[in-house]
Order: sequence, then structure tokens, then C-alpha cells
Amino acid sequence: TACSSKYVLSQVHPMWQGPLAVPGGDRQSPIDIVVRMSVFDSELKPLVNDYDPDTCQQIWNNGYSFLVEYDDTTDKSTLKGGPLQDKFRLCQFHFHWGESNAWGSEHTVDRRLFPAELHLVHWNADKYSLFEEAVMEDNGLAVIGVFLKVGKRHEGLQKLVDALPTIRHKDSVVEFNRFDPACLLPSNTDDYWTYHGSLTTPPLTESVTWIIMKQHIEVSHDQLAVFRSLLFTSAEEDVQKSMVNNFRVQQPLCGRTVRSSFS
Ligand SMILES: NS(=O)(=O)c1c(F)c(F)c(S(=O)(=O)CCO)c(N[C@H]2CCc3ccccc32)c1F
Ligand SMILES: [Zn+2]
Repeated sequence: TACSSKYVLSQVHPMWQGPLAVPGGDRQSPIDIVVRMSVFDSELKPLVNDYDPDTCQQIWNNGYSFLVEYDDTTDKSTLKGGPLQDKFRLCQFHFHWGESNAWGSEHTVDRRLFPAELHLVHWNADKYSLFEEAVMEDNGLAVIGVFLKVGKRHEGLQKLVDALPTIRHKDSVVEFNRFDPACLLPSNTDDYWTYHGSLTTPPLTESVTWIIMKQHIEVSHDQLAVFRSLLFTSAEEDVQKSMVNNFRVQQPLCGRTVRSSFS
């Protein structure tokens, strides 16, 4: 199976041409979370996030997603608790979405797809001094995943949506301040699934403790439509491509256990 071979050829992905061999490859992400196979772990604590909106720096289109970047040179925006032993610093958040509301998320729950998924990327500042170091280490990263559903308008998201037309093309960046990412978290952050996996974009390193929220957030159809108005391509390119379906195909579980913080 794909798990046994030393190299896992990840499927061709819109972001990079041709299959990409990933060394090791038995802890890849994303995955389908099979609820009845997840194991309740009473040792799992509530998440403790302490984000400082003043550390928000910029929002940019990197040709794969749009990301909001935070100043991670101090311990101002941190995550601890949950399955984590150390204190992690928020470095950025980004989203994955589809061309239609029928799909777009990277993870699924009992094969259920969501139109989009938010990822808040943190790195272990107790053990490492730079994100780039932590990316290579087993316990280096922690990514919170939140599913988005189409429903009522998300007031907190609107400030971000209003900035997207200014970064339509790849490599465009605009200053973005005072955005509190906590407003994008669901009201209940005590119920989550957690497993060990990887980044879902290069370098695909198996350094991520994934923390997937059980409760989704709601955004309006129009807000999601603005995500789809972004472009993969830079202003110079003559063929413009809509930024949609920027998710990786699902990877084999390879015997991993997904734990739940709730029974
Ligand atoms: N789904 S995910 O959480 O695995 C994930 C992404 F899906 C994604 F798109 C990005 S990125 O920065 O937009 C593109 C870089 O590969 C990152 N960025 C990470 C990976 C590499 C890197 C380097 C510096 C800062 C952030 C990141 C990411 F962690
Ligand atoms: Zn992501």
C-alpha cells in the first residue's frame, strides 16, 4: 500500500506539476476523520489561545492561498494546552476552498466535505527559535483547522473579505492591522480531534500536530464568493486563473490514531 513504500507519490496537485515523492510519507495530511474510529482521550486539555491583534502585519496572495501574517518574533500571540506540551507562536493563517460550495476543505469528517477550511499555523517557540527550524521537527508545528459552512454572514471575517480585492493577483501584499484571529474560532474550542500529520503544501514535512475543531463557523455565500475572486496568477500573466480548489488530495492514515477531546 501507499503506506509501506518508502516514498509516497502524492497525487498531482494544481499547485505544483507532476507527482511529488515525499520521503517517509506515513504521516501525511490531510485525512478523512472517521468519527467512530477516533479514540476519546481524557488527558486532552482545553486549548488556550492568547492572540494579540496588534501582532497582525499583512495579508498577501502567495499564488496558492491568501495568508494573514503575524509578528512571531515575540510570545505575543500564542497557543498552548490541548494536545500540546509546549507553547506555540502564531505565524499565519490561511484558507482552502473549492470552486463550488460542494467541496473545498482539506480534512473531512466521515467523508463529509465542507466548502472551505481555515488553518492557523503555529510553531514551537519553546523548542526552536525560528519557524524554518520548527518546520523540520516532529513537534515543530501546530495547526488549528476550522471548517467553514455557508450560512449567515461572519461579521469578523468581513474586514478580511474587504481587503481581498486589493490582493487579487499573486505576490500582491497589503498592510493589515489589528485583526484578532480568535474571532474566526468557533464558540466551542474544547471539542476537537487531534492527530500527527504534515504540512499540506511544500515542504510537506511531517512536523504538524493537527487540531481540528468539531464545531464549524458560518460564512455567507457572498463572502466565500470573494475568496473565489482571487487569482493564482500574477498581474503580468496573460492567462488569469481563479484561485479555487487550492486543497491537497487526502492521504492514507497508515495506522495512525485520531484522538478526540470529547466522548
Ligand atoms: N495547510 S498548511 O497549514 O500545511 C499550509 C498551507 F496550506 C499553505 F498554503 C502554506 S503557505 O505559506 O501559504 C504556502 C507555503 O508552502 C503554509 N505555510 C507554511 C508551510 C511552509 C511555510 C514557510 C514559512 C511560513 C509558513 C509556512 C502551510 F503551513
Ligand atoms: Zn492549510
